[in-house]
Amino acid sequence: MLSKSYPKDYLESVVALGFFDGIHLGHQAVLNRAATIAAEKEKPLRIITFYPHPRNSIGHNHTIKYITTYAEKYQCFQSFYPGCEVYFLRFNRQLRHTSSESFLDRINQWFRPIAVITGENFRFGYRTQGDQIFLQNFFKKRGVETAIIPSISLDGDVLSSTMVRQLIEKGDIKKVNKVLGYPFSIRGRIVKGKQIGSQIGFPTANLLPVSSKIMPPHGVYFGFMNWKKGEYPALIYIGTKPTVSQNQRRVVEVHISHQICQSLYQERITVQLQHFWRLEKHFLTIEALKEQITIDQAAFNAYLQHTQGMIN
Ligand SMILES: Cc1cc2nc3c(=O)[nH]c(=O)nc-3n(C[C@H](O)[C@H](O)[C@H](O)COP(=O)(O)O)c2cc1C
Ligand SMILES: Nc1ncnc2c1ncn2[C@@H]1O[C@H](COP(=O)(O)OP(=O)(O)OP(=O)(O)O)[C@@H](O)[C@H]1O
Repeated sequence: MLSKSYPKDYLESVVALGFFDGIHLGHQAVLNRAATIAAEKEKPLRIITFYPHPRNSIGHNHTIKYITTYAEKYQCFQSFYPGCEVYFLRFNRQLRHTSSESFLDRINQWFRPIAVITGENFRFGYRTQGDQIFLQNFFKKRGVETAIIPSISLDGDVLSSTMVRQLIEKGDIKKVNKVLGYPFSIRGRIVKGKQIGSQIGFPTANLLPVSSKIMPPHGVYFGFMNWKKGEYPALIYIGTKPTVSQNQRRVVEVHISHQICQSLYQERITVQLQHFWRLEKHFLTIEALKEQITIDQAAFNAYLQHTQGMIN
C-alpha cells in the first residue's frame, strides 16, 4: 500500500523511520529488524519516509539527486518487504518547523506504533534537534518499544545515502553495489531513438531517465536488463551521444543480443549496472563509433564469460 499521508484505520503497527534513499545495507538493517518485529507481533510494517528530501525543501539552495526515485523506492520496499505499507510525509515548511516532540506525537497518533525502529544516526524535528535518547524517552513513557540499530560501516566508513551518491558520481559501480547490497538500477519507459543503432549493427532500446535521478559518469557499462520476468545481459551506454547529436538530453541505451530489443517500445524496463567499462567519446565518424562499439561488445562477452566462470 502506498500513501502520501497517514493511515485511515486505527490499527497498531511496527514503524520504521527515515528517508531511505537507495535502501543501502544500513537502511536494510533497520528495515529487516522492523520486518522481523512486525512478523513476530503480527502487526503491519509501516515504513515512514518523506518527500521531497529535507535538503531539497524550501530554504535550501542546492538539489540532492535521488539514488532511487519515489517509484523505484516504493518498488524496492515492496520487493524486499512484500505487503509493507509505505507513507510519504510531505516535507514542507510546516513539517520543517515541527518540534521533535510534536513530530513524535504525530507519528504516535497517526501510525499507532507498538514498536519504532530507526538507526542510531536518525535525527528529526526542527533543526534536527531530536535524537535517539529523545526518541527512546518519548516512546518509553507511552509504553512503545524502540529498537535503535547501530550504524553499519564498510572499511571504517559509516554507510549513508550521501556516500552512495558520491560513489555513483565517481563511477565506482562496484563499491556502489557493495554498499547497496544489490545492483544500482535505472527504471524507465522505452522511447524511440534515431534508428542509427540498427544501421550500424547495434540496435538499442532507449530510455530517458528523470532529471531528479543521480547518474554515473557518461560512458559504457556492463550489466543486465529486466523486462517482465526476464533478465538479459546488457551492454549499456549512458550519455548525450555527442557523435550523432547536438542535443544535450541524456539517454540510457541498452543493447542486448536478443530479438526482443525490437519489441520494447513504450515498455517499462529496469537497467542494472554491474561494471564500468569506459568513458563516452566524441567520434569524428559513425564508422569510428561502430569500431569502438564492436570492441565494447567483445569486452562485454569476455566479462560475461569470466563472471559466469566465477559463478559455476
Ligand atoms: C556500447 C555503446 C557505446 C556507445 N558509445 C558512444 C560514445 O562513446 N559516443 C557517442 O557519441 N555515442 C555512443 N553510443 C551511442 C550511439 O551514438 C548510439 O547508440 C547510436 O547513435 C544509435 O542511436 P539511436 O538509438 O538513437 O539510433 C554508444 C552506444 C552503445 C550501444
Ligand atoms: N549506516 C547505517 N547503519 C544503520 N542504520 C542506518 C545507517 N544509515 C542510515 N541508517 C538509518 O536508516 C534510516 C534512514 O536513513 P536516512 O536516509 O535518514 O540517512 P542516511 O542513509 O544516513 O542518508 P544521508 O546521507 O542523506 O543522511 C534512519 O533510521 C537511519 O538512522
